[in-house]
Amino acid sequence: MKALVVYASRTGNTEQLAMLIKSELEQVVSDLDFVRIEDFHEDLLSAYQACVIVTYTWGNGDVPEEMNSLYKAIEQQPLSSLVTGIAGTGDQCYPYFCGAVDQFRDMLYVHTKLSVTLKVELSPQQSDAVKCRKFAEKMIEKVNEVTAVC
Ligand SMILES: Cc1cc2nc3c(=O)[nH]c(=O)nc-3n(C[C@H](O)[C@H](O)[C@H](O)COP(=O)(O)O)c2cc1C
Repeated sequence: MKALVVYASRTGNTEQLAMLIKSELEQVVSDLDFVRIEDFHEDLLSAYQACVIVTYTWGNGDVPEEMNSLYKAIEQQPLSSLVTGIAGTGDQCYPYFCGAVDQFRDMLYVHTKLSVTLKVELSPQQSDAVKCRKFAEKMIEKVNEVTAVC
């Protein structure tokens, strides 16, 4: 299986979360790409069976600007068999906690095989490592489910 973890991060919290998810996934996935959004081109999406998006939230519950082209590409490309997961960090002080995760979740549910969602408060803690393991397990379960049907 070829899988992708693509993330956006300004101050490092989301990068830490993305690295935790990556370290769980790479125990079972041999072909895993780990890419910052600035280094990713959306035309490559169709090469993957599974894609994890990890994002912070900006503005008033908004998707960060650098994630917009990925968001639009998934909406427009035929990716209905791509298994996806969406994770992110945010701050509960804001009215729309992890609003970018919610926006991606709704879109991924319609356009892909959405498997799992995770929201983390600011920088990941010890307890979040367990959640990341479960996140990775859910991704693999969904890939197996989709592969079995095909
Ligand atoms: C200007 C600004 C707006 C933000 N808006 C939100 C928001 O609407 N919802 C939320 O949950 N977090 C919001 N945050 C918090 C960030 O998403 C949070 O600090 C995140 O962990 C940053 O990730 P990073 O360290 O990977 O850049 C905002 C932060 C800033 C500075």
